[in-house]
Amino acid sequence: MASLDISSMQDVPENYIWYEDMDPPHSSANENDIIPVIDFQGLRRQEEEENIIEQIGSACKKWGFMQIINHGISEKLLENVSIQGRRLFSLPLEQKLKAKRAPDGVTGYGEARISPFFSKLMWSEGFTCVGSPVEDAKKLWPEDHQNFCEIIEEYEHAMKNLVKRMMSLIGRSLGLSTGDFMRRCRIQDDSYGKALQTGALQMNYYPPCPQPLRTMGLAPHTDSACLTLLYQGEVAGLQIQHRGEWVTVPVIPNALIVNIGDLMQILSNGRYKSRLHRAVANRSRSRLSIAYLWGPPPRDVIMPVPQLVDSKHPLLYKSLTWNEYLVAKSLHFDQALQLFSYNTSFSSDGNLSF
Ligand SMILES: C=C1C[C@]23C[C@H]1CC[C@H]2[C@@]12CCC[C@@](C)(C(=O)O1)[C@H]2[C@@H]3C(=O)O
Ligand SMILES: O=C(O)CCC(=O)C(=O)O
Ligand SMILES: [Fe+2]
Repeated sequence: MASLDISSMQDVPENYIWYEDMDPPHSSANENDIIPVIDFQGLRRQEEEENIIEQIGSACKKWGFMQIINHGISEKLLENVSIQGRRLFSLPLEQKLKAKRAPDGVTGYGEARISPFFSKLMWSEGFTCVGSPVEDAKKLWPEDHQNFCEIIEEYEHAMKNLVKRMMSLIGRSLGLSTGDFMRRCRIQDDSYGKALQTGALQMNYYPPCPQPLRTMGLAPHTDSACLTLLYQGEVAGLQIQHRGEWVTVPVIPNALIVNIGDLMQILSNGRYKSRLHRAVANRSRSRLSIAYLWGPPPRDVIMPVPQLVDSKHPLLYKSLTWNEYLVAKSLHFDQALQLFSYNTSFSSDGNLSF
């Protein structure tokens, strides 16, 4: 755990320098090759639904990423959750460390979980919630955590509903009926209330950085879950690896970025792939991003959807649970997906059983 307070640094220490030259490949997309923006307004009209599903399918295939607008999440809620996030990260470091994530834990405050796989430190801090954040919030604000908790829970609930809508559209883009696909992905119906929370809310904070082109906000990774909904606020910084280049995702006010995670790559039998992405810091502005990573109940067994396996598309992945996958990811990082793949000869070191 980096106990240095990067927010107050005037210079960048050596162990935060990732690039020596000032001109790393931060290129932008070709004008005709931009990350798809999909307007959900059209979903109100039946005759446009098929067209939108097609756009979603092609975005998932080509990019594994898209931005959605008019998605129904209010501007007010996006603003409120950002305010609470900024309120959290502006606490003094020693206060934030009271809610420090345990080495084997999921929730709480800390440096990026993927840090152990890199020799340099990242220019960011994070905070993770699963369901009610009350335990951690009490440590941060012993007297005053209610507001934070209410807004986080409202946001998680809204995200979960949007994930459901999104998953049903993604299923249809794969030619699958909604009900069947939802069962395969183990999306719970909410008839018994908010019940099971199987998503994680990750807030990432990138303080202004004197040398943004030499540092790394969040190192290249793919998301492990099925689907991620990301709000990047008003400051750009997310970059996607696309055709060998890093492409910056432009800021569109109130848009949400949707991306395919590793589990969706498995469920779709490789039709849709999780893509590498990273985040860079900004010289003059701090940046807050809020990701909701949705996956199935952690112990439920999932597998490639049988309708997507045929003679032209052989079965690519083994059955697994999200729990097993997260363990594999924490041990093997970018090799984890290969461990569950049939068509590679990557050999396990014996830490995992199949
Ligand atoms: C349920 C999850 C998924 C986690 C781990 C755990 C909670 C937080 C997620 C993230 C969020 C930030 C990027 C990432 C790469 C990270 O470092 O923590 C994610 C990771 C993963 O997608 O593997
Ligand atoms: O800050 C960003 O834009 C990226 C965050 C991210 O990739 C994540 O939380 O998984
Ligand atoms: Fe990510």
